[in-house]
Amino acid sequence: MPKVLISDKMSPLAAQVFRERGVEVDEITGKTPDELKAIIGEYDGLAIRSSTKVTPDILAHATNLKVIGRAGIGVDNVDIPAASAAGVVVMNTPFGNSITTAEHAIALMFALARQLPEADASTQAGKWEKNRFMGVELTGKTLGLIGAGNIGSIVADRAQGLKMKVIAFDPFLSPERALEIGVEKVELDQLLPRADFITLHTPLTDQTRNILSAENLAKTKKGVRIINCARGGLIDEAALKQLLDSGHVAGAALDVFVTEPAKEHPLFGTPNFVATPHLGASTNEAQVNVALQVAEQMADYLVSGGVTNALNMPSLSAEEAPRLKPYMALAEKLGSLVGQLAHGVIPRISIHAEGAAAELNQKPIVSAVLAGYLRVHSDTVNMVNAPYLARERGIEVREVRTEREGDYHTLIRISVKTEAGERSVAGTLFGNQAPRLVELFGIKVEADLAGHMLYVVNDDAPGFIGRIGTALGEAGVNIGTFHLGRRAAGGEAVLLLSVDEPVTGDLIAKVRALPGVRTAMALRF
Ligand SMILES: NC(=O)c1ccc[n+]([C@@H]2O[C@H](COP(=O)([O-])OP(=O)(O)OC[C@H]3O[C@@H](n4cnc5c(N)ncnc54)[C@H](O)[C@@H]3O)[C@@H](O)[C@H]2O)c1
Ligand SMILES: O=C(O)CC[C@@H](O)C(=O)O
Repeated sequence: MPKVLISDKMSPLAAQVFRERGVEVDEITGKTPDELKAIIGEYDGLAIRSSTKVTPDILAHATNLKVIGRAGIGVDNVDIPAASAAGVVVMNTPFGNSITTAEHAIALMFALARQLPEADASTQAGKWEKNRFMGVELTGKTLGLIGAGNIGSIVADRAQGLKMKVIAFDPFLSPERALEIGVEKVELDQLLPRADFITLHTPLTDQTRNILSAENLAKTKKGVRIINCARGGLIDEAALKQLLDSGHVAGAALDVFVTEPAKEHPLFGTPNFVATPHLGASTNEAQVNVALQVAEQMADYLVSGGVTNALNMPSLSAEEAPRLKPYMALAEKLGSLVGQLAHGVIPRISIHAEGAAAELNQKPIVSAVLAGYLRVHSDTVNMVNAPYLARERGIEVREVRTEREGDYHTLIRISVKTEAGERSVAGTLFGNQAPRLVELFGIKVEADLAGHMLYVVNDDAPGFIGRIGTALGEAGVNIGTFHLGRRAAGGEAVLLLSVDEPVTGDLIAKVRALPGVRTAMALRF
């Protein structure tokens, strides 16, 4: 039974879903990195929010880990390249808390417009300062969105309901989408001087870090109010403080900070500054959504191989998974065969799906081929890290699809560019389930690639089969299956034998010494 650790505070529904799906679960929150390192080796899955930091050091101790699930959107607390290299799928829940976070941005916009936190503190302190708190209306004001993805577009919708004019800077926003969500797409330099309110909704990347730098903040309209419910690091906090103090910025509300938890900060106590402790996603509804979603996704992966919302692996729905499973087994076996037979560096690998195989999601098939191929050289390769490792080794991966059927109703062919030229192997599924090799380097040969095998290339000549049978018999090796193919009568022939024991070096030497043998080697599947 797979076992998951929930290491951050999460709705109890997550644990309930895991148990219902046959996954054992421990909820242990608040561990230090060293404490987490001591226990992480026991788990197949790790469910987190933002407190747990999944570093390369933690991953090095996570010897059984297969999946990390983030109950939320941002995965900046997970080292994704390190997880990919370790073969661990990283998934998030991209929509479950979007509405809640958009609502928090709108709430902070109101808080700034009417100075609600300060008015509240003053009133409850018995001051009744009616003349101190003069606000601004939102109606008719221009809202500048930086980032118009899931959350930004919900903010735009709500702001339009408040009769605001919404302009957006987002290099990846298409003109059609801008029209659909009713925003005017602008450049950042146009947004800064026009917006009465600016709200940020981008991830923190090399391009967005400090997007509201001192220089850009200086270009904003005097009296602008700024909201950040996305990520700390998007705004230069020191420059913001200066502009709040000078009155150029009329108000700023931050839910997120460069360093979190932010228990002390130069901005704290600044007039017209509002702070919340990363509460964007903190509603009952959002927490139920993300907890249910993360548990379902992780259980799908651990129990049936379905992959949803993974950031480092192609998606594979729980419905697709059973259909793709035999194809992935075939792809992995063919990849392994190529890896075992090919010598030297392979600069290119082409994966050709024909007939029924061409109608399927190719990404998992490609990952399985690469995993089979690369696992020959390393036991730690899996479908998650194989594409990453192939890229690292400079292997070009090509995909070809032909929906028309050839000799078989479904076929996967793998061709590799080797020093000796282009070589290919092909396989099909018998009864839509059982992987079978059908072609090996241009020779038709049908074989089940399983267990210990002996591969022989020989001259097609009378008496050869008898000689090889005798050689194996004398070595005490029992033959399980026997598959033959030849290029032409009297020409090059191949023989694939499955045997009950590992094929030893002595046996290979004995076979190679037989008359007519061109090459012989052991294979393992
Ligand atoms: N405060 C919270 O608790 C909370 C909750 C949920 C999400 N978030 C954060 O909110 C942010 C947005 O989430 P989302 O779900 O809308 O993400 P999203 O991926 O749907 O949208 C992000 C948008 O940013 C745009 N973008 C990327 N680079 C850009 C750039 N250089 N300039 C301008 N725009 C750029 C993208 O094109 C995309 O449209 C994320 O950082 C997420 O982690 C915070
Ligand atoms: O889990 C949280 O409370 C914050 C989540 C938020 O930052 C996110 O990116 O989804």
